[in-house]
Amino acid sequence: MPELVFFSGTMDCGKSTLALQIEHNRSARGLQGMIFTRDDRAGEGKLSSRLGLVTDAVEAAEGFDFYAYIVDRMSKGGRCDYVIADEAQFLAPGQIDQLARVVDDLELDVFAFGITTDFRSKLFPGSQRLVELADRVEVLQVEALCWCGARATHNARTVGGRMVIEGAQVVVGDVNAGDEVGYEVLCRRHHRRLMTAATARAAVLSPDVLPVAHDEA
Ligand SMILES: Nc1ncnc2c1ncn2[C@@H]1O[C@H](COP(=O)(O)OP(=O)(O)O)[C@@H](O)[C@H]1O
Ligand SMILES: Cc1cn([C@H]2C[C@H](O)[C@@H](COP(=O)(O)O)O2)c(=O)[nH]c1=O
Repeated sequence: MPELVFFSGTMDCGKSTLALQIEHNRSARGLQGMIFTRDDRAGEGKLSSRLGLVTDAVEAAEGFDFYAYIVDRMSKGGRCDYVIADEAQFLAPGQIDQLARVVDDLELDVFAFGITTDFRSKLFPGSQRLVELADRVEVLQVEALCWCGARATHNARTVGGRMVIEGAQVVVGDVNAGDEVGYEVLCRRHHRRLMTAATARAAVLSPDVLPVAHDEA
């Protein structure tokens, strides 16, 4: 039975790498997929992994209709054996419904990849719809780690190096990039305490917590 599968995890846990591996393994066996993405860091119409691999993809912008696009391509003789959709958190709920229809009516496997929650730990609407509709939700096995060594389960946004909890839901960016707006993955405890690696380092270096011997004079 064809399936709608949602591969989810934090940022930087290997979702795009897995998407590229699935694409590689299937195309190596003569299958032909359609690859979609939205707002990848590498630019429009690209699906990229931090391991350096990148492939062309169809940019599924706002208003893009997956079902109509795939039906149109197939009716013109195009082949489609499976569908990959990366950065699926950015898709509108209606677009996720279209992907479910691709599974049910066109009988194609659809593999969607995305982060579940934003920097405020709130569900992205596209991810919420995927959780509601997917046949399976797969949490990636390669765990991203918080600076404390615990499993990272949350995405933090930093602006000018400081963790923020207000702002637009969508701001394309990266971890460890040194940009004005950046991201860092954290465990829940440290996300709740707004404690990034930099904040933790600063706390350790603070004279308030260092066991410094003060002059008695
Ligand atoms: N220099 C590196 N050497 C080995 N693995 C790396 C390197 N850089 C990134 N990775 C791996 O790639 C993962 C990120 O892959 P990517 O597919 O870009 O993540 P996602 O799409 O989930 O944000 C990291 O968690 C790490 O496992
Ligand atoms: C947490 C969070 C992330 N984003 C953006 C930042 C990146 O461009 C993508 C995630 O890509 P990845 O391949 O999973 O690293 O999402 C955002 O717009 N808003 C957020 O709250």
